[in-house]
This record gives sequence, structure tokens and C-alpha cells, in this order.
Amino acid sequence: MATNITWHEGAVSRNEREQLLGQKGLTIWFTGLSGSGKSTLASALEQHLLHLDVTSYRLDGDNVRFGLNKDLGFGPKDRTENIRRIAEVAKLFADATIIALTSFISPYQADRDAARKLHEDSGIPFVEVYVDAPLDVAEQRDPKGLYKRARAGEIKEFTGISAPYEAPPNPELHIRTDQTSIEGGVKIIVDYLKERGFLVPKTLIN
Ligand SMILES: Nc1ncnc2c1ncn2[C@@H]1O[C@H](COP(=O)(O)OS(=O)(=O)O)[C@@H](OP(=O)(O)O)[C@H]1O
Ligand SMILES: Nc1ncnc2c1ncn2[C@@H]1O[C@H](COP(=O)(O)OP(=O)(O)O)[C@@H](O)[C@H]1O
Repeated sequence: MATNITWHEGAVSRNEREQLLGQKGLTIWFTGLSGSGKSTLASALEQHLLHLDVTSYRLDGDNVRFGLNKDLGFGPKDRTENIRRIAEVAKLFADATIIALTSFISPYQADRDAARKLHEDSGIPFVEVYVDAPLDVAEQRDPKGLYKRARAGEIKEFTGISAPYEAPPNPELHIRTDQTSIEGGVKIIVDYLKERGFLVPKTLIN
């Protein structure tokens, strides 16, 4: 534990950064089973936002576990620490007025709630998106062949098979990827962002 540390307030406010870059920062938190479509949706959304002249940045499960979180496994404590660190990183991006797109299974409601609190305590919007595909659909997709290996007992504590997934009871958005196309999913998110005033023409930013 670090002691004797002091928070240093900078001279430039988030509001001033928003004016400079002409966009608002927030975090869009995708959660769902492996193979539900988190990475696919985040990637398609990133591209769509680019065309709207909005900068976003993806933090993705596998990629972050190659670097920042390579010391963490898939037991409950490690998953909690994984999500805690990712929430901190996403908050930094959002504070820098970028739209952070996180795609992690994030199976525990308490961890997602903590990620939300971290953002909202700093006045940064947090949009929880439940990327929902029934287990049998995700398992049928099996884009990385992991379900097959989990069923064969080669991967322990695999979410949905031998480890829990707690579905969010009150997400801002619930996207059924077995019933909605990728483009349809992106539209649901973009419409929500527009309705909430999170995507504003650069010239109108306060
Ligand atoms: N045991 C186990 N359970 C679930 N997933 C596993 C496991 N082992 C490896 N993988 C691969 O790691 C990706 C999930 O990492 P996350 O960081 O998103 O997981 S978590 O949020 O900490 O639960 C996950 O990626 P996605 O398929 O994109 O979800 C898998 O590719
Ligand atoms: N409506 C949809 N939304 C998202 N992905 C879909 C959809 N329909 C089919 N898929 C497919 O499902 C798979 C989801 O994989 P991925 O995005 O890696 O999931 P996750 O990141 O949740 O593990 C991809 O092969 C994708 O093309």
C-alpha cells in the first residue's frame, strides 16, 4: 500500500480538454460471455465513430492480458483485479475526452458496479452494454475453439461452463446478438449516445 501520497490537481480541466478536442469522454463497458460479440461490436462501433469524426479507443480482453494484466489468471480474485485495473485505465482515457470501449467478460456484477462507481464519482458517464448471446449460441460460434477445449476439460474455470457469469440486471443497453445484426447493435449504441447528448457536433460543444 502506498502511503504519504497526495492527489495533484492539474491546471487544465476536463471541460477545457473537451472544448479543445471537441468531444465528450465516457466509457462504454461491454460485458458478456466469450463469443457473445463484445469485440466484434466494439470494433464496429470504433469504426462507425471514426466516420462521425469521434475518437474512441478499444481495450480488449485478450490484448490487455498480453501486457498490463499478464500476471493475472482466471480465478475470481484475478478477474476482479483484471476489471479493477481496466476500469482505472478506461477512466483515464475517458478523462482525456476519448470514448473508451472496453470488451471484457467482466462476469461479476460487483466488479462492474465498482467500475461504474469509479467513473461516476468523477463525473464521467459509464454505459454498461450487456452483449447477450445464449450460451448455446456462443458455444456454437466458438470463434477461438475455447468452448470445445473447456468442455474437454482442458481449460479450467471457463465462463459459462465451469465459472459463473452474472448477467447485468440494469444495463443501459441490452443487445441480443442472436437477434440483432452487428450493424443493428452499433445503431442501438449510437442512437443511445445521441439521445443522451454524448455525441455532439464539434462546433456545439460548450
Ligand atoms: N477460463 C477462461 N474463462 C473465460 N475466458 C477465457 C478463459 N481462459 C482464456 N480465456 C480467454 O480470455 C478472454 C477473457 O478475458 P477477460 O479479461 O475478458 O476475462 S474476465 O473479464 O477477467 O473474466 C476470453 O476472450 P473473449 O472470448 O473475447 O471473451 C477468452 O479468449
Ligand atoms: N449480431 C452479432 N453481433 C456480434 N457478433 C456476431 C453477431 N452475429 C454473429 N457474430 C459473430 O460472433 C462472434 C463473436 O466473437 P467475438 O466478437 O470475438 O466475441 P467476444 O469478444 O464476446 O468473445 C464473431 O465471429 C462474430 O462475427
